[in-house]
Amino acid sequence: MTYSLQDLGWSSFFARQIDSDALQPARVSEVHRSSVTALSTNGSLRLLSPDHSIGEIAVGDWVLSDQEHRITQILDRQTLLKRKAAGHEIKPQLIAANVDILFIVSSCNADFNIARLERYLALAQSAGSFPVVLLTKADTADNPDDYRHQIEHLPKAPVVEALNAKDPTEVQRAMKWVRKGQTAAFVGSSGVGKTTLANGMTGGDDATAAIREDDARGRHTTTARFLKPMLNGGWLIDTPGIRELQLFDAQDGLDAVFEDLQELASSCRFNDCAHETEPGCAIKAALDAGEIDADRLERWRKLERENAYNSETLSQARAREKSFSKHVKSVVKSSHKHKGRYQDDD
Ligand SMILES: Nc1nc2c(ncn2[C@@H]2O[C@H](COP(=O)(O)OP(=O)(O)OP(=O)(O)O)[C@@H](O)[C@H]2O)c(=O)[nH]1
Ligand SMILES: [Zn+2]
Repeated sequence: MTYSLQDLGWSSFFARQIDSDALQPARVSEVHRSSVTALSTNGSLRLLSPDHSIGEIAVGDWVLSDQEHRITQILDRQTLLKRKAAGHEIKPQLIAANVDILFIVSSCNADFNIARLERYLALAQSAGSFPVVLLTKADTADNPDDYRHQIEHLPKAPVVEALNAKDPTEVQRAMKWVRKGQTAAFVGSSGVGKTTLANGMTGGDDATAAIREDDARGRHTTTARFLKPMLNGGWLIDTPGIRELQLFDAQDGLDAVFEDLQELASSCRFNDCAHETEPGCAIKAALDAGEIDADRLERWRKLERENAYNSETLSQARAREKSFSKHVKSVVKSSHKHKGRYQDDD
């Protein structure tokens, strides 16, 4: 099976970035330790990356390569999902590039959690992907509309489809949000039905087999493991890291999802108002007047803290730890002092 550039999601956005026709565009389907697998109009290629570190390339990226199968350029991305890399250093790990639609999967049962949903909405917003919420297990819920309404009541509510992920006709309803050549990905907790949906949209593992791999050792059959063709001509990116992402460097996404609260906060008297005891706090005033939902306010503050914590630089982390240990020391010291004084007084 070979694909045209349009089949693979090529668009004028990428074409504009090329100034030589001599280099071949290819879409990265897997990132390995020292090479990538990419899909091109000549089938699947194994490409080496002498000039870029492999960490700079994500599944879904468009790259250009020369005759020797060396990557010469990573094209600017339309969207990018990233997370904090493991380890002490604060740096991004690229998860997936050029994801047009982010399916946020949640089920119509006790696992349904509006805070988690808002986190994923902020993530989609900061990545630049269009969010579509899929409420699975609608077939087992007494009233799936209860869940749908909770989402539809959010300010700037996203699109929602409630469905049975095991029913192919209902999966088609979700799949309609992905046009030919567009790319989707799933996020959501374990057990909500992502694998079931992915199988329904790609036709299982069979549809991903038999993509030619063309490299120095000849032609092989391989699978595009992480960039899978969907039955309707779309693509699905399904990497191990993508499913449960934390917020990282997503302030713009949070500002958009909580635009109502963000706007309110901008009229607090102090720029760095923590909305606790500060005078002139617009958030507190609105809360007291019953104009905003206390639960939603708490969810916003929690996600703000999560994002700040994950995005802080190493020096900020050190400063935080230092000031915390200083604080502990001063508390300990003053308690000693008090003790001493009381003892003296006794
Ligand atoms: N009745 C019903 N069962 C579903 C639905 N979606 C998923 N299931 C079942 O729920 C279980 C978990 O589904 P998976 O697709 O494996 O969930 P997942 O999100 O991929 O889970 P992880 O692989 O752990 O991330 C399976 O037994 C599915 O058959 C649905 O819409 N209706
Ligand atoms: Zn305030």
